[in-house]
Amino acid sequence: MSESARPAVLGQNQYGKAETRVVRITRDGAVHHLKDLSVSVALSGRMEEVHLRGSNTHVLTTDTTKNTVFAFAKQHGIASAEEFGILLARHFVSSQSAISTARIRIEEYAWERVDAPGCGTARHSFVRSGQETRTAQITFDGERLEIVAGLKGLVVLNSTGSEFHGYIKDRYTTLKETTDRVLATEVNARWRYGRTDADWDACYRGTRELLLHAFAETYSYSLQQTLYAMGSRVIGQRPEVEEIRLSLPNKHHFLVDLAPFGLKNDNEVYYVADRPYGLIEATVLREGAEPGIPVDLTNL
Ligand SMILES: O=c1[nH]c(=O)c2[nH]c(=O)[nH]c2[nH]1
Repeated sequence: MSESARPAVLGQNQYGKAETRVVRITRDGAVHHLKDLSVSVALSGRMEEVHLRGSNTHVLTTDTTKNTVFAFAKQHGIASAEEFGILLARHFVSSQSAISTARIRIEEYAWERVDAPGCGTARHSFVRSGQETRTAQITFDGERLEIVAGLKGLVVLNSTGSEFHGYIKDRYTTLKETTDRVLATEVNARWRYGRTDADWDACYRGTRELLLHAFAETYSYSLQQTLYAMGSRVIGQRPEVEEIRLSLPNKHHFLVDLAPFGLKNDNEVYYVADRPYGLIEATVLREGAEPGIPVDLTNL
């Protein structure tokens, strides 16, 4: 049989509504609480019929998956992104025999209260807080529940305590060695939990804090070393975390040459290049744990 005569077969497939933005307000008298999520549902299972023969018999529509997100927000509330994702994932797999796996990806945007003096007891004004986005991915295949939490867009900077030298110099190397540089990055992290119930908000806050503390406390000889210090701090201090993957763009701060103006630049004036940027990525695991977080975090 020639190559072109070998028939096509259907490979991995999934479908669902992406980026359903749901805001859930809970009213506790005059004090209101707000949760703001973007929920993406991806379902897979016996979907040969729809792809190969155009039969929609096994298709729970993407429109229905979107409606389910809204209905569950009303009926169950949103205790945490993880809790909400677990409910949805279990629902899709247990209610439809054709669906064997549900993957729910959630981004959460944080809001905090505006405590204006003139507002009295009516506590219903909020301001978007936190530059970073909290993320959660819940996957249920009918047996195993996998919970991967994370954050993205957490920008941090050390204005000293960072050196970079001793690297390979070949004929193309122009980078100058330094014993005092600015180290800045945007923390993008995913961590996989080894259990399926926990105080997810406390786990998130604790992990975020450890990442920040390790970044601040590590005297750095490279962003790679800082990354490992951050990841191993989490593995060392959060027993519920089995594995963490970090993707850290090096937000290069270059000293501006002020000599043409007759000025000395004593590590004071920098220009920040947004691209190209070094991209340092690694997984830190608990010894013996099987790696489960995909290498490429871009769309996670
Ligand atoms: O911390 C760093 N790691 C590198 O691998 C690298 N490469 C580079 O040009 N600058 C830096 N900084």
